[in-house]
Amino acid sequence: MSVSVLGAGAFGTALAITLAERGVTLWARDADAAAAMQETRENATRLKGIHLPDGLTVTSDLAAACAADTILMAVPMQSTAAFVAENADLLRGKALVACSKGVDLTSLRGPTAILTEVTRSPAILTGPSFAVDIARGLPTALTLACKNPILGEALQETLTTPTIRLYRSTDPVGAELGGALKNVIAIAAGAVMGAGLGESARAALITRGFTEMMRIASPLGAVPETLMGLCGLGDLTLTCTSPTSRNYAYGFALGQGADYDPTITVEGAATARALARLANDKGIDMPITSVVAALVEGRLDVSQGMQKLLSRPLKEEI
Ligand SMILES: NC(=O)C1=CN([C@@H]2O[C@H](COP(=O)(O)OP(=O)(O)OC[C@H]3O[C@@H](n4cnc5c(N)ncnc54)[C@H](O)[C@@H]3O)[C@@H](O)[C@H]2O)C=CC1
Ligand SMILES: O=C(CO)COP(=O)(O)O
Repeated sequence: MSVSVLGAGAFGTALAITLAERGVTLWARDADAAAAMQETRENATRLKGIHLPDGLTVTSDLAAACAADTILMAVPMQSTAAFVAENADLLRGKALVACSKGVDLTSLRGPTAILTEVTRSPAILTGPSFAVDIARGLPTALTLACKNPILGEALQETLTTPTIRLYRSTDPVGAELGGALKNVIAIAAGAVMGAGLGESARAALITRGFTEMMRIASPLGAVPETLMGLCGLGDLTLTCTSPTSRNYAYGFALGQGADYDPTITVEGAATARALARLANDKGIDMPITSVVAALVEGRLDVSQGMQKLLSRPLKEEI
C-alpha cells in the first residue's frame, strides 16, 4: 500500500520520517514551506535539526498526495471537519487513518466520526508519542484502531516500522476518546504544577481524571477497557508528567498566571469545552473537565478551580 501523510506539522512530519523507508509523501498546504522542506530536507519550524530521509517526498499538491491508497490525517482537530468537507472527492475510497486528538467544538464529533463522511471504516493511530521521539527513531508503541478487522490488520502491517510497534483494536471511538480526554487532564495536571500545588495533587488529578475518562467512554459508544491501553492510560501518563507536552505546558502557564503562545497547537483547550458540553448533554459528572473548560474560557482561575474540586460533596471512590 502506498502511503501519504496530510499535514506537515510536528506530528505529520514525524510520522512521515518514520515511514520513509517504505516511501512516503508528506503534504503541506503552504507551497513555499513544502518546497523549502523538500529542498533543505528539514522541517525547520517544527522539527529543527532532524533530517528528512530520502524516501520522504514533500509536496503541496494535494491531489498528488491523495493518489496514495493509505492516507494519514495529521491536520489539527479543529480544522479537520472543514478540510474533509472541502476535499471529500480526493479522500473518498481511501484507507483513512486519523492521527489527531480531540473533539470538534462545532459538531462535538471525534476525528473518525468526521471521516465517516468519506469512508466506511476510518482508522485511528493514537497513543503516547511525542513527535520529536518518533522523528528521532526512539521506540514507541501506539494503538491502531479500526472497526473493520481486515483493514485494521493491513494497516497495522503497513504502518509498523522498526521503531514503532502498533497494537490493534476494533474500537476507534474508544481509541480517539482516550487521546481527546487525556489532553484535558494534562492541562489540569500542568495547572496544578504551575500553581505549585504539588505532586500529590497531580497524582490525585491523574487518577480522578482517568475515572472521568472511563465514566464517559460507554455513553459515547466506546468500550471502556480500550481506554486502559496505550491510547488512554498510556497517553495520560505521558502527557500529564512531561513538560514536552503542549497541553501540560499550557496548563502550567495557566497555573503560573503566565501567557502562552496562542499559535501553538493545544488540542485540549477546545476539546475541554466540547467535552464539558457533551457531559452536560448526557448528564455525566465530569468535574475536572468542567473546571478545565472554565479555566480555558477564563471563568475561573486555578485556585478557584481547585477550590471547586475540593469542596464537592464527599462520596465513594468508585
Ligand atoms: N506533536 C505531537 O507530539 C503529537 C501530535 N498529535 C496530534 O497531531 C495533530 C497535529 O498536531 P501537530 O502536528 O503537533 O501540530 P502542529 O501545530 O505542529 O502542526 C499542525 C499543522 O497543520 C497545518 N494545518 C493547520 N490547519 C490546517 C488546515 N486547515 N489544512 C491543512 N493544514 C493545516 C499547520 O500548517 C501545521 O503545519 C494534533 O491533533 C495533535 O494532538 C498526536 C501525537 C503526538
Ligand atoms: O499527544 C501527544 C503525546 O502523545 C502530544 O501531546 P501535546 O499535544 O500535549 O504536545
